[in-house]
Amino acid sequence: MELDKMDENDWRYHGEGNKSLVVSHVQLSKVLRLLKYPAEDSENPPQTAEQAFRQIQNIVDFSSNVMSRLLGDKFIHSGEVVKLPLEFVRQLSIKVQPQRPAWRCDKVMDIYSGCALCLPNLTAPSLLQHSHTPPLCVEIKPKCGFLPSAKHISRDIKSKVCRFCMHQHYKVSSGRWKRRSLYCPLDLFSGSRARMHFAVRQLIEEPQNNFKIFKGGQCIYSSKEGGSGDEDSSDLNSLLYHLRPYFLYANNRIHAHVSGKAVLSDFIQVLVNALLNSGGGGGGGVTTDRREEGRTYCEASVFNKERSRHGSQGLPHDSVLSRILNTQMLDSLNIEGLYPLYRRVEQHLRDFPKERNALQVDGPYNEAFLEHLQKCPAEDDGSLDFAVSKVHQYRVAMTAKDCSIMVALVPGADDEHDEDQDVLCPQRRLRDFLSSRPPTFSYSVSILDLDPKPLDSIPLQLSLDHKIVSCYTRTLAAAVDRDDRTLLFRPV
Ligand SMILES: O=P(O)(O)O[C@@H]1[C@@H](OP(=O)(O)O)[C@H](OP(=O)(O)O)[C@H](O)[C@H](OP(=O)(O)O)[C@H]1OP(=O)(O)O
Ligand SMILES: Nc1ncnc2c1ncn2[C@@H]1O[C@H](COP(=O)(O)OP(=O)(O)OP(=O)(O)O)[C@@H](O)[C@H]1O
Repeated sequence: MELDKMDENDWRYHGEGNKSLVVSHVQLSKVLRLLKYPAEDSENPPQTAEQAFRQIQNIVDFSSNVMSRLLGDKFIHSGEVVKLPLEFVRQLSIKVQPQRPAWRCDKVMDIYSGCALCLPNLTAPSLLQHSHTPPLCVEIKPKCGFLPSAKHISRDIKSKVCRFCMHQHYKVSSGRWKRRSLYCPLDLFSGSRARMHFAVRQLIEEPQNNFKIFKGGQCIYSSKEGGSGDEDSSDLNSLLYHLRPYFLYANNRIHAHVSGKAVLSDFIQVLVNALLNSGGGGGGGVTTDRREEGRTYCEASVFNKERSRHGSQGLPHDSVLSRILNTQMLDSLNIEGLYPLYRRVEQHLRDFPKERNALQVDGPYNEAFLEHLQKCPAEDDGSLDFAVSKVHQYRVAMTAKDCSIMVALVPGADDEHDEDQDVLCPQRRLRDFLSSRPPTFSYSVSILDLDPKPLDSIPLQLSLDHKIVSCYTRTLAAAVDRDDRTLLFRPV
C-alpha cells in the first residue's frame, strides 16, 4: 500500500462504532480505522493533527504494551498509525457517507488530521485465503461476564442480575433498541457448552451491536436496526442460505435435506469449539473457578437455572474468553467502590495539574503503566498511589468489557492435518461424516477494539450505573404489580 498514491476507489465502507469508522481495501487484507468527531465539531475539529496522531499512537501503545500482555499477544493486532493524503480522506468521507447507518451520523469522520490506524482485515484474513471457500468470520462483543462482589455495591440486585441484562431494559425504554436481547454474557463466559450454545443462539436471535457475521469480508448478518444498511442482514433465512453449504457434510446428511435448525446448531457448535479451544491446546486447566463465589449465574438469564448448576467446568485456561474475563475482573471494586478512589485522583490533579503526565493518566501506555497496575497493593493505605493503580486497573477492565472477538472459520483446509488447529483434512471429513459429527474448521481468533478509556468516562459510568439499576428495579416493581410472570419467573 503506497500512502502517497491512495485512491478512494480502492476502499469501501466496512463498519463503524461510536468512536471510529472503518474502511476495507477491495483487494488487500487491510482496513483503515479513522477517528470520528461529534457532527457539531465538523467545521472546527476538536483536536489538531498532532493530537489526533498522538491519540491513535496511544491506541497502538495501549493495545501492544498493555492489553496484549493481559490478553495474550496471539489474539492482538495493534496495527500502525498512518498519515494519509487529506484529499484522499475527504473523497473517502464523501464516498462512504451513503452507506453509513443514520443513527451513527451524529458523528462525522475526521477529515482534517489525515491520521488513521492501519490494521489487518480480520474479516478477510490473508492467512486463511489458501482455501477456495471464503472464510466465515463471526464478531462478538461479549460485554461484562461476571457479577460484582456484594462487598462494594449499594443495590443487592447488582449481585443477582448482570449489568448487560439490566442494561437491556434501559436500552429499550430509552429507545436505543426496539426489542430486548435475551443474550446473557454470563452464559457465554460460563465454559458450559450448553449455556454457551444458548447464549450464541440468543445473539443470533437479536444481534443488536453484539453480533455480526461476515463471509469473505462482507457483512452477511447483523442487526437490522442500526446495522450495515443491508435490508436482509438480519434475516435468518438469508443467514441459513449462506451457512448451509458449509455444513452439508455433517451428520450423514450429504444427500439429505439439512434442516435450518441442524445447520444453525452445527454452526454454533463450531463457533463454541473455536471459543473454547482458542488458547492453542496448552495447559488444559480451567480458569479461576468462580462458582463458589456464586457470581457466575445471572438471575435474569433465560437459561434453565437447574441445568446451569450442572456441567459448568469453567473456561479452559488461556482461551480467549478466559483471558478477557480475567482482564475484566481487574474491576474488583465495581464502579461504586472505585468512584471514591477516582475522586482522590481527580482532587490531586486539580491541586497539581502538572502531575497528569507523571501519573500517566493520558499515557504514555508503556511498561511502567502496566507495572503500576500490576503492582497494586492489596489494601487501601489511603495513598494516591493505591488510587491511581486502582483507576488504571478499572480503565483496563472497561476496555476488556467493551472489546470484540473476531473468530475466522475456514472449512476443509487442504494442507496438513493439524490436530491442535482443528484443521479439516479429507480423512477427518470422512470420519466426521461417518460419525455424525459437525465438520471441523480451521480457525483463528482475534480481539479488536482495545482503545484506552479516558479518565472522564468514570463519572459517566457511575451515572449510567444508577440509571440502569433504577430502570431495572422500576421494571421489576411494575412486573410485580402486574404479576408478570415472564419477568419474575424464568422458565424451568
Ligand atoms: O457503557 P456501555 O456498556 O454502554 O458501553 C458503551 C457501548 O455501548 P453498548 O452498551 O455496548 O451498546 C458503546 O457502543 P455503541 O456506541 O452503543 O455501539 C461504545 O462502545 C462505548 O465506548 P466508547 O465510549 O465509544 O469508547 C461504550 O462505553 P464505555 O462504557 O465502554 O466507555
Ligand atoms: N481489524 C479489523 N478488521 C475487520 N473489521 C474491523 C476491524 N476493526 C474494526 N472492524 C469492524 O469495524 C467495526 C467498528 O470498529 P470498532 O469496534 O473498533 O469501532 P469503535 O468505534 O471503537 O467501537 P465502539 O462503539 O465499541 O467504541 C467493528 O465492529 C468491526 O466490524
